[in-house]
Amino acid sequence: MKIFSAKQMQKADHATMQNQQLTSLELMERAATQVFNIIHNKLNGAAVPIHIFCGIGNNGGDGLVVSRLLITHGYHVKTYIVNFSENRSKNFLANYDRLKETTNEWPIQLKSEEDFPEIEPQSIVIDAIFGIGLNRPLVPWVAQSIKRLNTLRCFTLSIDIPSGLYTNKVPEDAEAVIFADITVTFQLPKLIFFLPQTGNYTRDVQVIDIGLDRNFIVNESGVGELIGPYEAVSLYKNRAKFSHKGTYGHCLLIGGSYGKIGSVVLATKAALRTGAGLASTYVPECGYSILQTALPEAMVITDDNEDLIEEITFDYEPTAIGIGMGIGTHEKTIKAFESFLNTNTHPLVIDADGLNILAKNPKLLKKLAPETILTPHPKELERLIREWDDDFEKIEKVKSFSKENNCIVIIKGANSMVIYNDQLFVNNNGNPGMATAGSGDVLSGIITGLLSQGYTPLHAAIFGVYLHGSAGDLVAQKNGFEALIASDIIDHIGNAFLELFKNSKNVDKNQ
Ligand SMILES: NC(=O)C1=CN([C@@H]2O[C@H](COP(=O)(O)OP(=O)(O)OC[C@H]3O[C@@H](n4cnc5c(N)ncnc54)[C@H](OP(=O)(O)O)[C@@H]3O)[C@@H](O)[C@H]2O)[C@@H](O)CC1
Ligand SMILES: [K+]
Repeated sequence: MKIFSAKQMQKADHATMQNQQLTSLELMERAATQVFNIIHNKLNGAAVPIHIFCGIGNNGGDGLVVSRLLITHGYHVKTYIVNFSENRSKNFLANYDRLKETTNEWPIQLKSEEDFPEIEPQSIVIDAIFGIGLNRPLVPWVAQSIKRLNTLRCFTLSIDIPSGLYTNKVPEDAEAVIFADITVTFQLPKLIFFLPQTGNYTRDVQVIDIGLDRNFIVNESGVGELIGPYEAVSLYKNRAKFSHKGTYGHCLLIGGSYGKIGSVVLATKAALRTGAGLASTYVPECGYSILQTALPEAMVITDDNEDLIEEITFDYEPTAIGIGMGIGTHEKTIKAFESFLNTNTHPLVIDADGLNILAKNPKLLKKLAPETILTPHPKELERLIREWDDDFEKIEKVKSFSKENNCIVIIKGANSMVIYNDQLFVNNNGNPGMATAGSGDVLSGIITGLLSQGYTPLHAAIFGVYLHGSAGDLVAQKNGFEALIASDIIDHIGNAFLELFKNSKNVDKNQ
């Protein structure tokens, strides 16, 4: 599903009005009616007090429509106008009048902090103060009112986005943003829902189809793409009946050092579970028995050094290579890594200490095979690209880094992101249980396994991150978060593949 900027949402809005011969007031009615339907379906007529806070723009207009519809369906509603500007939108004013016609009373005006109303704790709050039109800092009394709303701890539904959030930068005051239990957002997800600094303002997001112009959406390239079951299944490559293990490649996992052989065992096992036809593992001598015992399906090549890798030599042409897990940063290993990069032309994934070596020796970046996949967690990323001011700058820096080095970067985290040149893909499956030792080694193994089967590097990165998160979610459904360990993720890769086809009916109408 595409992710649009605020400007692109406005353009989609205009294309829709033009092509469907709708007025903006009719589009607002359509969008807000869907929000009402969601609330009505959940509440089913319950006599719970509902407090709706509206701004003076179109987000406020949406709030007024929801208010009118709730009132005509017998709900107990109080409507407030957070009067932060005299510059009221046309559709706000039209719905303001319609609400008065329906209820015979004007909504309650809030003009300062003192006007903030009494609200019973069991109430529901609907937040329609600001939508995607916020473009400057909040005036102090509005910021204070938002903070007061947060202290109430009422169940809160935000319309389109939690008020106080910009769509393209982090808020000046992190507390002056609505903390929503759910955000009902129009047509397409917004990038802020997925970033570490802005994603915590809403517990849940529901994207509703308000019928915006399909052609416009298909033809406009968004600021990013959210990878869901539909996108993932479209990347899947079928296995042919008359195929053999050679069809699916012979990958090589290079890593491990004394005490860290487990990392490369996990990666190799994950590559095989993802469908690589054959897998070899390159380890120091001390890893030989461990690998042969832990993973009889793998072949093992050993370095002459007992405890660490000091020379990377192998006598076959791997279809894909994953390197770095548990490899350490010993000088001898750095040398071996450098001469490996000098000659390697195979599709490559670099993880863990491989990334740390690159960060310490940036000249090695020039030696990467085209479209090499780097899989840093935030700390490793910081070593590679240095500090960033906020999540938006981080994305821009990674895009430049990707362009400069012709590489694909996976920023690992709660919503892992895949960046290649100017393209951004957001993955939002996975769970906090996956923040556990070896989880990253498994991801590298999955991606190497996909590369080995002929997936393009970009597809392997996107699909790999999705499968990894999906397998982790399947474990968490059975065992919860705490007990989840990396081997469990490997054990559920098979189910993650099966799950793809259970979900394939889940078609994205915006495609
Ligand atoms: N296609 C769609 O997506 C659809 C969208 N719809 C809805 O429209 C919403 C966007 O509406 P919107 O453009 O009127 O902006 P909104 O967020 O209501 O803000 C109001 C105005 O406040 C102003 N302002 C900004 N910052 C300020 C500040 N700090 N302090 C004071 N004032 C400030 C600024 O105006 P300015 O003063 O800059 O002229 C801004 O315009 C969207 O989120 C969705 O709910 C649906 O109805 C239909 C389909
Ligand atoms: K809002």
